[in-house]
Amino acid sequence: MGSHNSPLKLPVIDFSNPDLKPGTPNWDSLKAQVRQALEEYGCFEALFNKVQLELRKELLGEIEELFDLPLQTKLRNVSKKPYHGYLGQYPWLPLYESMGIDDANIPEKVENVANIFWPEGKQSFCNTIQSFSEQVAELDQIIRRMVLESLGVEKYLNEHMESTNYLLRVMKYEGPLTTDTKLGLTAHRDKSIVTILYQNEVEGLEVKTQDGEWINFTPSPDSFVVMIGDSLLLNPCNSTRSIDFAGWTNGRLHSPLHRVMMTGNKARYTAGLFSIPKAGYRIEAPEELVDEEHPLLFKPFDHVQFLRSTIPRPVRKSSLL
Ligand SMILES: O=C(O)CCC(=O)C(=O)O
Ligand SMILES: [Fe+2]
Repeated sequence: MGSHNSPLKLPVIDFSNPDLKPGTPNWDSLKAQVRQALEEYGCFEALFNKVQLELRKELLGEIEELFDLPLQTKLRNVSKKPYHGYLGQYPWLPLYESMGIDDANIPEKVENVANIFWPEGKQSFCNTIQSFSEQVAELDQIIRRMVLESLGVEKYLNEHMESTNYLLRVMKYEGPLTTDTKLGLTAHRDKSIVTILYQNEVEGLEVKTQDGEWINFTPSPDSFVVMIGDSLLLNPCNSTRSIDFAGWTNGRLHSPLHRVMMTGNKARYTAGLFSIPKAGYRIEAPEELVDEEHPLLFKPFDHVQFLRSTIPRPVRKSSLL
């Protein structure tokens, strides 16, 4: 792309209009912006003030308290699904720790997880996690609806929505206590359908453009980051790239490589709501999206099996998954 006078920035899309409804001019204008941003960057900054600032602040407070628990307690966050339980204590990723809450939009599921950490219960954690997840899930559904409409395959909308559930992953990256930049999270593509991130004020997220340049994301209390999932890792379908939303759209959308780089003293806290295909659901591009110009790129695949196949050997050996 050559030289830039101003630093690269993610596109910003404003979903704050309380009357946003399918079929309205505002909806159609946002739909065009979403499609363009996802084709070009696979990612954008979303403003969505339906999730009140107070709730966003409470969420960050609850996450901080969760990570302050003793390691032995945090290790009780286990899951049969890879990448859904406690992750951390990796020698090659010393700043990173994360935990997962499956079905975080469903009150009973959140309570079950809270009871693992606090056997006496913790209502503020349950209420905050569940309300935040439920409200951010609305944004996930708006975006997925806009994508399907813009591809002309909205007839699959119900099947598409019903075939997924939500995982809330919370992340902590310690400040490295240096002015050098240290790796917080290795560059990767997400394996979700859509990922929506919310974070505290500490910078660190970087998203790679298709031209190979890294965009440093500058967070604000109002910004969410939306990106779509794909993966370049080992793939049961034997193709060089796959999957999920980029897979489902048969390669029409781009899923971005991203990483976290840390500097300074402050810890970075993030919450990511991931919409993911239910276990056993086979992901297959709709026939409408396969034509001469877009031959079928991906064989149908099962998401959980795919996740298993992507676990790097050192992680598998560490028995944290
Ligand atoms: O912490 C972040 O902002 C990014 C986290 C991330 O990329 C992930 O969990 O997949
Ligand atoms: Fe990610």
